[in-house]
Amino acid sequence: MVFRSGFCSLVGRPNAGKSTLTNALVGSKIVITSDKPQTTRHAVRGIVTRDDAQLVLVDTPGLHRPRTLLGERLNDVVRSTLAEVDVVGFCVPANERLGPGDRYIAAELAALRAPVVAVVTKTDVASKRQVAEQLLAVTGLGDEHGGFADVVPVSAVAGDQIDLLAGVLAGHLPEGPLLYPDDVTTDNDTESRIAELVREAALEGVHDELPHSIAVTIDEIRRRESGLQEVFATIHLERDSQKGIVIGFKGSRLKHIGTTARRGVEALLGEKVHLALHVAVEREWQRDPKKLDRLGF
Ligand SMILES: Nc1nc2c(ncn2[C@@H]2O[C@H](COP(=O)(O)OP(=O)(O)OP(=O)(O)O)[C@@H](O)[C@H]2O)c(=O)[nH]1
Repeated sequence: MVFRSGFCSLVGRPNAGKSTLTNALVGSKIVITSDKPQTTRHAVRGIVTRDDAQLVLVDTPGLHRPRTLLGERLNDVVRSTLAEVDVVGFCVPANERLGPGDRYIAAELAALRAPVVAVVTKTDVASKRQVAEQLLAVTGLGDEHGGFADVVPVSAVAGDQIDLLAGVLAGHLPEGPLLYPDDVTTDNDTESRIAELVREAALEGVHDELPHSIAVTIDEIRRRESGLQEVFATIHLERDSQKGIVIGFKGSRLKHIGTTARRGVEALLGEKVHLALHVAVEREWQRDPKKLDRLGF
């Protein structure tokens, strides 16, 4: 039997379902998802190990036309990531018509050496007819750009065709050995996973521009003499007005964020954790190269 291994990147416009699909493929929660666009800031790797292949997934932020400096950096990250992967999964939701965003991405992908597998996502929220029409539309879009290697409909939420997709993606990898031990599902470091859990909790139920303005840094992780694990994190915002939203009446929302995030961190570390959150306003951090550097972008 031939064993294959290599890297795969899932791309698609914001909200296309990339993070959820990554989680479904990997089978454990490693990437934050949210119903707000552009919540994925870091390229997080998930690792799918099968009998016949090992697929290392690089989850990328939404590929979109740059608006702010942050947007430009995201696209740089996306482009340099894409140049290195062996196969690309281009995600398009089954329940939304193809738009300019999809066309823009399809045109970008045509320049890559890697084969592109089109993935029609969220089939559980589309009718059979909608799915069939989307498969045709996506195939047509591919034909305008030299053709997609495969077109696969999936539902990450219902778990439909996820295994099949993993097999299709793996089939496009070169022959090669295991790149990571077979019991590893992610090589993302603990610190950034904790930061993501805090950010995810802070984003919960927020209905405005806030998601684009939140970054989380981990200031310190230390063990008290009593043995209790302590984590100190800062939530960075862009404007004073956002502070009220995050902190809430008499600190109630911040407390809720802390409780939610702590549960996730405890599950991640497998022990009780004391999580201390601090909120800081960094004016216009998205547009300031120095601040972007400091926040790790
Ligand atoms: N019903 C259904 N919803 C889905 C499915 N996959 C994703 N979603 C939802 O679609 C929304 C966006 O999913 P994400 O996985 O965060 O999308 P993304 O492409 O990573 O988004 P960005 O990080 O903004 O680029 C979330 O509310 C998901 O719960 C699916 O298979 N079925």
